[in-house]
Amino acid sequence: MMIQLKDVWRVYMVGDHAIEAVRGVSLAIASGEFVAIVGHSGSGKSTLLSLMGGLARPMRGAVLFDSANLWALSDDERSEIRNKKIGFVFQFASLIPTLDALDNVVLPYMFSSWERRKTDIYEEARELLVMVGLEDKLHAYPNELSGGQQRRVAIARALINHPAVILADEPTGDLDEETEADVIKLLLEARRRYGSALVLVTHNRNLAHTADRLLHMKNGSLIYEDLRNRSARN
Ligand SMILES: Nc1ncnc2c1ncn2[C@@H]1O[C@H](COP(=O)(O)OP(=O)(O)OP(=O)(O)O)[C@@H](O)[C@H]1O
Repeated sequence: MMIQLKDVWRVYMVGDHAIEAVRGVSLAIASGEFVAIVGHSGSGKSTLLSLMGGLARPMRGAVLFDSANLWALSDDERSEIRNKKIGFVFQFASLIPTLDALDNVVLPYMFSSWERRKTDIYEEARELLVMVGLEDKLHAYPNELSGGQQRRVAIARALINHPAVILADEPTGDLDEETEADVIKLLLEARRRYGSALVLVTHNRNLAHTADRLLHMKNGSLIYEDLRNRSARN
């Protein structure tokens, strides 16, 4: 299993009030798997994704990545896994405003210690931006791009290190239907290209039903898993 959560809890303190955002969730994501997570607003989906990606620390329980307990590692080791193995696509693109599209895409590579040469990496970033349909925006800054275009840059950025897993939190949140379909196509294309697992938080039921597996969150708990597509694939 690539990612395993074992009885994971995450609690936020607001004043003296404890909000149990994720309450004892256990799950496993296999390599190459496409998993969709659905549930009402506030049910804990984003928190669960942050836990899977080692961005949020569980108060209780363990998060394993390739059998390594993420929170037993040093900060550097955990960052290395995040940068090399995980591609994050969040609802707000969070691009660096002072870098153009190409430099934004290359950024995660700069934070990792791979040995590909810099000239190659810019060529690859360019190819990724072509793949997401932004060949004429290579040198555009984020404020010169539409929301959908920024999202596509963020997807290219998430792919630069050929991630073992892509964690996408409502990547199509505020996009029109056509752009939404494009973004999903890109994520699935990336999954095919790199053999990445794809974990997608979405409010789009149709899209969710195309996944191998559907997880339902309610009040911080996983209430059920829909496995019907899985048998079709195996
Ligand atoms: N940083 C935080 N501080 C305090 N409470 C938080 C924080 N982040 C999330 N929460 C609370 O934890 C609960 C779960 O939030 P989370 O964002 O994980 O839900 P969600 O299912 O992703 O919601 P949405 O679909 O609206 O994005 C909510 O009650 C939320 O208010």
